Amino acid sequence: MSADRINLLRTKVFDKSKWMQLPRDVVIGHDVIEQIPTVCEDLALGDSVLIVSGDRTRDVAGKRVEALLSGSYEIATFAAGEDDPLETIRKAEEAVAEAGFVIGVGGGRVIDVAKIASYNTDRHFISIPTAASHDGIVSSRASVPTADGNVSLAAEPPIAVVADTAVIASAPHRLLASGCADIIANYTAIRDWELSHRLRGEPLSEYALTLSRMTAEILFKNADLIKPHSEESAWLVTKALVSSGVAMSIAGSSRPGSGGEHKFSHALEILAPGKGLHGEKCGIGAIITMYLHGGDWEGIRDSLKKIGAPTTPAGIGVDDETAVAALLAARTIRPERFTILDMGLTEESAQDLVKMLYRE
Ligand SMILES: NC(=O)C1=CN([C@@H]2O[C@H](COP(=O)(O)OP(=O)(O)OC[C@H]3O[C@@H](n4cnc5c(N)ncnc54)[C@H](O)[C@@H]3O)[C@@H](O)[C@H]2O)C=CC1
Ligand SMILES: O=C(CO)COP(=O)(O)O
Ligand SMILES: [Zn+2]
Repeated sequence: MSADRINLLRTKVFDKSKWMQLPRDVVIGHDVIEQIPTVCEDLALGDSVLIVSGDRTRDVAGKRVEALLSGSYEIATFAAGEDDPLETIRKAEEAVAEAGFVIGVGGGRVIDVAKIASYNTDRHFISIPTAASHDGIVSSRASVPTADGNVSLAAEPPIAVVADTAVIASAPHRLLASGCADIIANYTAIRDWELSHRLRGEPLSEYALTLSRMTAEILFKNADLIKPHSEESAWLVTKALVSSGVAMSIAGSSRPGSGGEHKFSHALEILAPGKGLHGEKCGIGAIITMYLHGGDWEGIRDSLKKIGAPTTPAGIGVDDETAVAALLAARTIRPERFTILDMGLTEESAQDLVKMLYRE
């Protein structure tokens, strides 16, 4: 090989750089919420904190976190109400002003408010999920509903995740089942990524892809163990959500966990606002995208059933016509993210798929 060629290759190798942001402390288990003072002390984040929670999740765990930190920290609180999300984020940013770091205690919506406010004010953020409803509890992205659909925003990756399985197991089972469905959807997300890699040359991270698949496999194999209000189930699912979040951090995008099934879910957020939880919609979408990929779509459907997640649009109160419209609209959502739904699906075929695959 010529010296020029070797130098060129060297330059290419040394040109490569990647910045992965991962949580430093991940604490999962029974009553670990009690560890929050130790976690804060370990991370030396300062002596004042803003605790963000929702109306319900403040009672579920927010007040307990406030009590555990009172005496050692100056505490401010912020209630993330359910009105205009962008306005809520703006107010949360104002509330951060006096605080050294931020803790979010709640479901996905509250965690997103806290992590965006942290990012925009350059504060560290600790995630205390009260439900294992999707992998956003660990990731560095937020997904915020607006009139034009959900927008994906940059957010502060949690420096620590404190996931108390006793709290998570006490949440409505529907939330846990939704988290499982979000993970099972990794199967189709990675198939879409591979498709785009082969067809469009999109860069692909083998590590992120393998971790994402392995995470889905573990849940898929253990679907029988997922039971309502069981701490063992909460443990299994929360670990999977962390692992899936890490896969996204390695990739530097949500690609390992979000493909056509997520575009279908985002289309439904516009066409049928308020219907179904995030993971539920992704699971329903994954049945169709797995079929189109020629994979084990019945396996996906059956594992969703075992877990207690819906498997049809009707199961989340969406009619077949709207599901067809969402399948077709998926290509208009984040068009740069190429998936099996961007390969020329027609209205007739979408109607046939909905009729054939969404029978109870
Ligand atoms: N950051 C990301 O990557 C992602 C963010 N999202 C966003 O997350 C939000 C959806 O998150 P979800 O958790 O599905 O819904 P959510 O945050 O709206 O929570 C659903 C309901 O469960 C309640 N809840 C939570 N924990 C509870 C507990 N332990 N006991 C009793 N009730 C409890 C909440 O008060 C709320 O009423 C949306 O805003 C969506 O856009 C969705 C996917 C990914
Ligand atoms: O929900 C996610 C991964 O499970 C994130 O997906 P989006 O980037 O499509 O919002
Ligand atoms: Zn998701």
